[in-house]
Amino acid sequence: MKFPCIEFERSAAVCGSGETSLIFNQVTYREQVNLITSFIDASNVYGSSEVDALDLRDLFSDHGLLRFDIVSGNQKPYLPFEKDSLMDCRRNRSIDNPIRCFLSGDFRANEQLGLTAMHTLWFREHNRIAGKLLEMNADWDGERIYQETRKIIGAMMQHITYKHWLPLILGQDGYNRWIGDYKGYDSNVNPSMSNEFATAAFRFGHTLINPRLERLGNDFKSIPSGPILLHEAFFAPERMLSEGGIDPLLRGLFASPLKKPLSNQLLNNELTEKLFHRSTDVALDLAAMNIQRDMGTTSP
Ligand code: HEM
Repeated sequence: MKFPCIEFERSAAVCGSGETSLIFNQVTYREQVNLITSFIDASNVYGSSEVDALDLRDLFSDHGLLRFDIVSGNQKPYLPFEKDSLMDCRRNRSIDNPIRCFLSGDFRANEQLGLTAMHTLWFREHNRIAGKLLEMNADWDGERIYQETRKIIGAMMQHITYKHWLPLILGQDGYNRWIGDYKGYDSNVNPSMSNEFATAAFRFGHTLINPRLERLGNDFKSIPSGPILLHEAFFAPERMLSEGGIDPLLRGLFASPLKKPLSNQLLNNELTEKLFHRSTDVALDLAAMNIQRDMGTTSP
C-alpha cells in the first residue's frame, strides 16, 4: 500500500440536519442518530428493534428463551452465530478459522473477548431466569416468560449501574450531588445521549483499559494459555471457544484492578497502535478516533 491510512467514516447525519442549502431556508446544525436505545433496558441483550429482538429469540420451544447454536463442555450455551452482518470478525474468517462472530443485542459484542464474555453471561442469565419462571408458572406462555424475564434483566442492569457502578465512578458524594435518590419515572426528561457524553465524557472508560486480559482458572491462577494481549482479543470469538470459554475471562476481569489513567499514557499502546489490526489494513488508533469523532459532531 503506497499511502496507508486509518479507516474512518464520519457519523451519518440526521436527515436534513447540517444543511447549509437555501432549499432548507436556514442553516441547521448537523445531528447524529443514536442506533441503540437510550435507556438502560438491556438492549445489549435483546437488541434495539423488534426485528433484532425476534432474531435472538428461540421461538420454537415457546419457553421464552434466547436461542443458541452450540454449548460449552459443561453444557452452557454460547451466543448464536451471526449469518449476514457486517461485523468485523467476519473479515478474520477463513478455511483455517471457520468461526463466525457471535450475535447479540449489540453489534459490538465481539469487539474484544472481555466484552464477549459479558454478553454471553447476560444471555445465559436470561435463559436461567426464564427457566425458573417457567418452573414457578407452568401456565405462562413463551411470550409472557420472555417479557417478564426481560424486565428482570433490565432491572438487574439498572441496579448494578446505579447502586454499584456509578457510586464508585462518581464517588458517593458525587453520586448524591449529581444523581441522588430515584424519585419516580418522569416522562418529561429527554433521555437521549448528548454528543458531549457519547464522543467525549463517557469515553473516559478508554483510559481504564488494561493492555492485556487476564485469564484465571478455578484457583485464580493463570490458565495454561495465559493472559491474552488486547490486540489478540479483538474480534476473536474463536479464542473464546478454544481457550476455556467465558469463565477464565470473567475471573480475570473481576480479579484484576483497572488500569490507572496515567498523565503520560491515558490509553494503552494496544489501543493506540494495534486497534483492530486483525480486521483493518492499517491498525486503528482509539485516541485519534475519539478526537476525530468529537470534531465531527457539534460538541463545543
Ligand atoms: C477494550 C475495550 C474497549 C475498546 C477496544 C473500545 C473501542 C471503541 C471504539 C473503536 C469506539 C468507536 C470509536 C469511534 O469510531 O468513534 C468506541 C466508542 C465508545 N466507547 Fe469504547 N472501547 C472500549 C471500552 C470502553 C469503555 C470501558 C467505555 C466506558 C466505560 C467505553 C465508552 C465508549 C463510548 C461512550 C463510545 C461512543 C459510543 C457511541 O456513541 O457510538 N469504551 N470504543
